[in-house]
Amino acid sequence: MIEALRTFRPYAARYRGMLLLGALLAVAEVIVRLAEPWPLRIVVDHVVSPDRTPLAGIENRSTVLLLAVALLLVVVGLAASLDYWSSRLLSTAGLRMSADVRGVVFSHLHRLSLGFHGSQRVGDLSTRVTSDVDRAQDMIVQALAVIAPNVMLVVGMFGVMLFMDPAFTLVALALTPFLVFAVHRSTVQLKASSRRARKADGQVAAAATESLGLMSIVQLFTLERSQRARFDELTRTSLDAGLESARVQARFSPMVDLTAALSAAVVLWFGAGRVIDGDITLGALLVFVSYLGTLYKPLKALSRVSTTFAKGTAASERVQEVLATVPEIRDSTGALDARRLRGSVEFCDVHFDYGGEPVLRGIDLAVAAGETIALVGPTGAGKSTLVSLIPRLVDTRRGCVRVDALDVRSYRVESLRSEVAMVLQDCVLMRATLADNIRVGRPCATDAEVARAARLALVDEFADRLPDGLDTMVGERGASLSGGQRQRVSIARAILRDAPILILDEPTSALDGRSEAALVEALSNLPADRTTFIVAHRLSTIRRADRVAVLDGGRIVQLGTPQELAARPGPFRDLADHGGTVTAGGRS
Ligand SMILES: Nc1ncnc2c1ncn2[C@@H]1O[C@H](COP(=O)(O)OP(=O)(O)OP(=O)(O)O)[C@@H](O)[C@H]1O
Repeated sequence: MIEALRTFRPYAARYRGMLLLGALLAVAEVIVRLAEPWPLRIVVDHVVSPDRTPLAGIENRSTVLLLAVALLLVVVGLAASLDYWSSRLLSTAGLRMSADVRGVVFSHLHRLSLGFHGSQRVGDLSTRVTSDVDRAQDMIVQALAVIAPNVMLVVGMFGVMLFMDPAFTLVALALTPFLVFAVHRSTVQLKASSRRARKADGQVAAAATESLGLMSIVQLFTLERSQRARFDELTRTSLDAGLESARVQARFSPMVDLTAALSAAVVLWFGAGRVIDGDITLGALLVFVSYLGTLYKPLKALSRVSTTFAKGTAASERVQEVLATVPEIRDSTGALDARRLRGSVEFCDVHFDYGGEPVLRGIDLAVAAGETIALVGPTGAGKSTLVSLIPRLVDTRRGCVRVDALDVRSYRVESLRSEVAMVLQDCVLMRATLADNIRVGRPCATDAEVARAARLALVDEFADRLPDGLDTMVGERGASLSGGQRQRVSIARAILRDAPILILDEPTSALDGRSEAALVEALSNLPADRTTFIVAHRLSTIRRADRVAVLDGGRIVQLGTPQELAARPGPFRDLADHGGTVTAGGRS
């Protein structure tokens, strides 16, 4: 738990004042609560007892009784309001801190590379940002608002009891070490089962996210039963871990009650004898018994929240795991601002792999600013990987990529990416209006600029037929649009970005022949000074390129103008001959 709290320590600094005041009020409450049994002692020893003595010289019983009742009301009222304010301040600080942590984890996930995200499951990561942070937050709130004051109360009462009668206190609390040991053992078991439960919960969330995202495949291939069976299996693991926690937790309360009852029996046994012997007054015994009862209350509260703690610790370990992952792609010290680049790009002996077989094996290619270069080659040749090195979606393993003669790693990542417009193979849209989806390209663009980009990318061709035009809402991940329509929105985005480097990764693969021709025409209307990389299979898309690089097996196997390559035998010539798709000598 301490380790978990340490994770949140840096975020506590902002709320130091609130935490300090909350803790001070909690201490004040403890001090006031220590006085709670004393009115009873006054009533017993100075009002009702046959051998009563005057209280501070006051003989009149009614006055003493009135004073005792007034004292009780003041003590209880004061303790209640101190309790209210300390709980409120400490809970507010805990909740705000966890909201901050959630934001930090969310941003941190955005900084981690595509390689990291490729190796993780979306559902599991979203569980870490949502319910894991919630569980950790529950733990912090409980630690601050419940545990800290209760621990202070225990220490305070123990101190007063020792002061009143040290030997009697030790007898009364003789069983406490056994209780602490039993609670500790159960907490260790709880922590282990909570860890398993959190892991299983992450897997359940991941399975649900994946399955819901693949609805068309599930229904088309009638995978409903197998998906349900897999889901049930994961749910069972989570259920088993949850049941084990419940079993351990159910032991807590009876354990505390039993220890408390045994201790009370011991106190009554010895206490009654001491009152009869005249060693202590009846009032003092009552204060003792009352303290003892109250002393076990915080221990009970502690055992009750140990489930929250076990779950919170397991959850905060998962949050910490994310925060401890160092972003692979980050700004180097003294990184430059990539502003107003001209757009020349150079690949120097570039090697890359995703952790297995090499994907790029020594690429050398210099592309001048303003040049349009087409990348063609068979599936899996490494074309998309090569272009994703430019905006540093991935980094080279060996060799370097230079933009405007400087290594891409010497620019600030964000500024470098703002100089690159990229149409990805997989056109992902957000749940927002068409216009807002286009505006992603340049958030500060005016409506007129968005409309112009939509016109150039032929978005208006279909948007005009929609009830709200560009203000029509798009379903999650663009589900309400066709593949070709999504591709056009994605191209409009890139046009709006107006960056010196434009990367089009199979921008027209989902378009029909007529739309493709119109789009290629539209793209050629863009200012000619931008450097354009176009990954394509269709000859019609690459005909306008200044040069073509043919990739195969992670190497450039042909390089030249479309005319030069068409004049030589090889994969490019095959395409020209067949008038189809450039593949490894294939055709469409
Ligand atoms: N995120 C990834 N993790 C692991 N391997 C990957 C990843 N992305 C691509 N690969 C592998 O890298 C190789 C090159 O992929 P890449 O997408 O660059 O090829 P491509 O030439 O663009 O193919 P296509 O024409 O089919 O789009 C492939 O063998 C692919 O399996």
